[in-house]
Amino acid sequence: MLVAPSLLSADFANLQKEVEAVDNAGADWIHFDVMDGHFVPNITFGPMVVKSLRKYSDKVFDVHLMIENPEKFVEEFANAGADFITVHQEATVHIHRLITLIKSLGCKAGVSINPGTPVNVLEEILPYIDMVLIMSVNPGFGGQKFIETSVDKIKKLRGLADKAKPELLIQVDGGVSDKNINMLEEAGCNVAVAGSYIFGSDDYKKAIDSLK
Ligand SMILES: O=C(CO)[C@H](O)[C@H](O)COP(=O)(O)O
Ligand SMILES: [Fe+2]
Repeated sequence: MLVAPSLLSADFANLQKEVEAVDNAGADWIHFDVMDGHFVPNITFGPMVVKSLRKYSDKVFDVHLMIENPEKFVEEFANAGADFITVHQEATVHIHRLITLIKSLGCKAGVSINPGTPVNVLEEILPYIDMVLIMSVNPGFGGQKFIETSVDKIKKLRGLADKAKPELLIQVDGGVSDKNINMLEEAGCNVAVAGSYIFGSDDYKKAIDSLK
């Protein structure tokens, strides 16, 4: 299981220190939650913050865009040093075009779906993408309760991916902790995003290790 601490729950006054701390604690990826106050009811940060932090870690920078009009901004995030750019299926009517743009910028492409969106909408796009992000809370905030039906969605997606794209990464985001990680792994998830569980603990290494 790859572990991606979500900076949403980090101390925003000390982001450099927080990135270095989770990097040293064994994080595989660093997860950036970009929110615009339109697609989700919260605002976080943009490409300048990603770019500023790029020099403090060589880990995979995993950018989760929860914004309207993502096509306008992917180039800036690619230039800022994003390795993965994940966009929401619900945020665009031209997902294939957007994925093609992300790949042309030299990034890996992910597509995310909200808890109310069925996995079947992804079937035709799977061959073109590197990762699917299953939201296991409604996007916008850290520290929410894990939505149990997400486990079945992961199983269903793993079944689709086995046929269309066996190497597809399945990422789960929202309410992930040591209480549900085994269940998520059994369902077919291979990247766990965790914000409050890691940054809310007093030992980042112990928290990350418990998810691995
Ligand atoms: O995308 C997100 C919210 O929209 C975050 O990545 C997610 O909520 C992580 O926080 P936590 O682990 O505390 O639930
Ligand atoms: Fe996220």
